[in-house]
Amino acid sequence: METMAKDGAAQEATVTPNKDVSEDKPKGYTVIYVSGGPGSGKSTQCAKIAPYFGFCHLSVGDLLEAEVETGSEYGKMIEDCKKEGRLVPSDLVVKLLQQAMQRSQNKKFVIDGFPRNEENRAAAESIMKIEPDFVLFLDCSEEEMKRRLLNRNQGRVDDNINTIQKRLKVYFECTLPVINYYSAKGKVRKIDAEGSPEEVFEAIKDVFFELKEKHGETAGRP
Ligand SMILES: Nc1ncnc2c1ncn2[C@@H]1O[C@H](COP(=O)(O)OP(=O)(O)O)[C@@H](O)[C@H]1O
Ligand SMILES: O=c1ccn([C@@H]2O[C@H](COP(=O)(O)OP(=O)(O)O)[C@@H](O)[C@H]2O)c(=O)[nH]1
Ligand SMILES: [Mg+2]
Repeated sequence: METMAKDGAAQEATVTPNKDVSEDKPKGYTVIYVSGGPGSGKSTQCAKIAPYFGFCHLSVGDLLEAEVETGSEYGKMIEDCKKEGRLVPSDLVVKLLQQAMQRSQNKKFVIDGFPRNEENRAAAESIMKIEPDFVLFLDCSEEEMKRRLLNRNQGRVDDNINTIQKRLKVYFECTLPVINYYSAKGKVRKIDAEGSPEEVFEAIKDVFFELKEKHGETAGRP
């Protein structure tokens, strides 16, 4: 998996904001948002997509965690949000994402767990001038998401039933409307995320081969 830490030294690639609003996003960039509920498998699938298709995997949850570890003035606020399943203000999240993109030598990004609400989406559009090529939506039942989170065993402070309920509420009330927004623009690629990680990745591959074909990189799935 390509991470911010691994490619952090490179500074050449810059996310130059476009003056021309007719442009989708900074030239030459490919941005895929990976969305879905907590436990739907976003991070698991991004870790497969990144090496297979040559993308940089940026997890906003991980970027926030890294910010806490730097001893940042925002550390306590970020930790409180995570514990309570609340969303961190968009300006901070977008700043961290923008820095990570600028530090990457890659121009192809899978952005894991963002945008989480309408404010996130609007901030990415207006500040970073990012418009995703598509939104990969991992569609999973609430029952299965809860089961996975309660078995995640990564020592996360937010993987307890109380916080999980709050995160699910945020997902249904704030994140799903963003998915619907992109759906109305024909940008959502919905994947059945109930199967095994391998089965889900097979379905995702089709979507990425379609993208490569569109970019003239290949004749499609081999
Ligand atoms: N398709 C799947 N089937 C069963 N378990 C899965 C699947 N995808 C992910 N998991 C497991 O479920 C948990 C949540 O997955 P994760 O990728 O962290 O979800 P998210 O990033 O969407 O919160 C992890 O323990 C992961 O190993
Ligand atoms: O765009 C984002 C992404 C994450 N978070 C915060 O980080 C937590 C964990 O996010 P992560 O994506 O790691 O959780 P996952 O969905 O993978 O379980 C969330 O509950 C939020 O508090 C946020 O505020 N904005
Ligand atoms: Mg995750």
